[in-house]
Amino acid sequence: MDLSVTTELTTANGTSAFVPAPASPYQGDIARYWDQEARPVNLRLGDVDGLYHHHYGIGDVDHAALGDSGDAAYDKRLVAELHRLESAQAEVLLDHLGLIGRDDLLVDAGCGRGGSMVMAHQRFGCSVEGLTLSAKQADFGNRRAHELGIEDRVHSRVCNMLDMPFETGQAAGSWNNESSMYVDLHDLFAEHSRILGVGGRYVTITGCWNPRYGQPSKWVSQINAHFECNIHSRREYLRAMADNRLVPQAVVDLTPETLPYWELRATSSLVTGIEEAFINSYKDGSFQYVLIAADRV
Ligand SMILES: C[S@@+](CC[C@H](N)C(=O)[O-])C[C@H]1O[C@@H](n2cnc3c(N)ncnc32)[C@H](O)[C@@H]1O
Ligand SMILES: CC(C)=CCC/C(C)=C/COP(=O)(O)OP(=O)(O)O
Ligand SMILES: [Mg+2]
Repeated sequence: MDLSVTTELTTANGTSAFVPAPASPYQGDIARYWDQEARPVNLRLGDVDGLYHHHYGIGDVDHAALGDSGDAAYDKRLVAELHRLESAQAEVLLDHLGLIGRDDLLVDAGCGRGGSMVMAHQRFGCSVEGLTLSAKQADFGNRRAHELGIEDRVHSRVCNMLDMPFETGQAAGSWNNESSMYVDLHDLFAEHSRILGVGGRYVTITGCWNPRYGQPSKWVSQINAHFECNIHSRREYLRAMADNRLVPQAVVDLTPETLPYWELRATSSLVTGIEEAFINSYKDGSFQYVLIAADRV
């Protein structure tokens, strides 16, 4: 396979665009996976307010807002509640970026459909550049930015996050929101460390297997197979950061805060079949939902 060429693609508005060929056969598989993804649990939640996420939720369920499961509008309220918890997750990630000015650049590595990027721009007024392997996702994110009139400040592109198109030290902050399980962590953190200015902030929210459990549990293996990803251990994150001038300022175990989201989701009509693996692995201690915020030193 020739890995150096570009591939021609027809975009949503009918124009032709060239996207880089995948850096590896695996990345080609992941690009295809996200190009084909259209799960109602993601699209219906995004339709609530136009912020489309591909990550999970945190926080307590608002039972007063959810109300009684008996009435006709319950399904709509349930969708809105799951979406609120997913947006709350992104707010917590943004809380850990520190002080970001209007002239700063933020980088969303593995940006999905771009919901977190819009939230970051709305909060800080800064520019946000997103990278995804999926041309469909980049196109979707750019269309949303255009609809919101922020296309000059919020931009997605098809690009490998291990080889980012930014100058050394150009970014004030960067993050991976549930996207680091698709890459080698040493390669990933070396690249974040390169694009971040000294004093810049890196944040990740991720699922990782717990070294205290021993090895990845059957539930973790099931999640890997479901998403074609390779979940790393908590120890690997901390070691790869330390090796790449990223010094943790906060390590937060969000596992107790994500369980209510999963337990609510498991009762909904939008289940995808992976709920049991998340709930069981969080409960048996083999898997953790973790935020790590690190300073580039
Ligand atoms: C689970 S989604 C998370 C999307 C987004 N961060 C969010 O919170 O909604 C994983 C994303 O990682 C991206 N991804 C995986 N490997 C990548 C790579 N090597 N370079 C760039 N993006 C990658 C996928 O294209 C996808 O957009
Ligand atoms: C925490 C871990 C291990 C995450 C794996 C990466 C992933 C696929 C996240 C959610 O995407 P999604 O929002 O498209 O998934 P779903 O359709 O299940 O909501
Ligand atoms: Mg989802």
